[in-house]
Amino acid sequence: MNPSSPALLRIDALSFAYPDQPPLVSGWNASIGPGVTLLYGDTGTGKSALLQVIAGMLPASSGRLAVAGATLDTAPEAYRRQVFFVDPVTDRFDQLTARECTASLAEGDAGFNEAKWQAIAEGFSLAPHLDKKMFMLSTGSKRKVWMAAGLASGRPLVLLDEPTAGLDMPSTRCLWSTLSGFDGQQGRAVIVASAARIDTVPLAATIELPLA
Ligand SMILES: Nc1ncnc2c1ncn2[C@@H]1O[C@H](COP(=O)(O)OP(=O)(O)OP(=O)(O)O)[C@@H](O)[C@H]1O
Repeated sequence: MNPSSPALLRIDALSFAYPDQPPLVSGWNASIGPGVTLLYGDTGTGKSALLQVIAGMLPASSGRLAVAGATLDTAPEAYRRQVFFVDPVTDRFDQLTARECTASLAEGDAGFNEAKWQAIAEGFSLAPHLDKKMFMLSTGSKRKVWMAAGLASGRPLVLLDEPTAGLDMPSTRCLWSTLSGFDGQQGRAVIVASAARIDTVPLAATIELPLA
């Protein structure tokens, strides 16, 4: 991380293991600053698990997480309000239309950028799907709905798990150009978990797994 950049996410002595499994991370310290950070690792190294721990959805075994001054263990609601994350296998939006799902993800997000969302929705060719219920959409289209909301989010920390999975080429280009716009934008950090290196977007940092 650039030493002059403020840390948006502070990770102190973080450990996590699934029950009866070796730790995926042990005593990990990191500071994530503005821009795009790549969480890079082969399949099974723990990218999805770590994103869920950072999102506050999966409890760490020990350690401390803080985003923009809100600490997960002492102020969990405030912490979660600072973070955008959608579990790629969730079915919790199934009965909402894509538009309602977006509104739900933007709730309480004063910095949500409607114009940016419109541009991304166009880049992702989402128009024909916006009034369909989420359960009717393909996996790829559902992911686009969540990702458009995340990329337009005003929350300080956005977590994207394998964002190119199931994405067509024009949408991938829209994703890369939107992520490139985070370069040098103070106050916003995006962590992209991927089993592939990214050379199309300026990266603030790369974290390589396995960490334990
Ligand atoms: N609920 C669970 N209980 C126990 N072990 C799990 C659970 N979910 C995942 N694992 C194991 O934890 C390890 C890390 O999984 P995780 O999905 O976080 O890796 P990943 O790097 O995201 O991999 P992929 O790119 O394949 O999604 C793997 O060995 C996986 O089999």
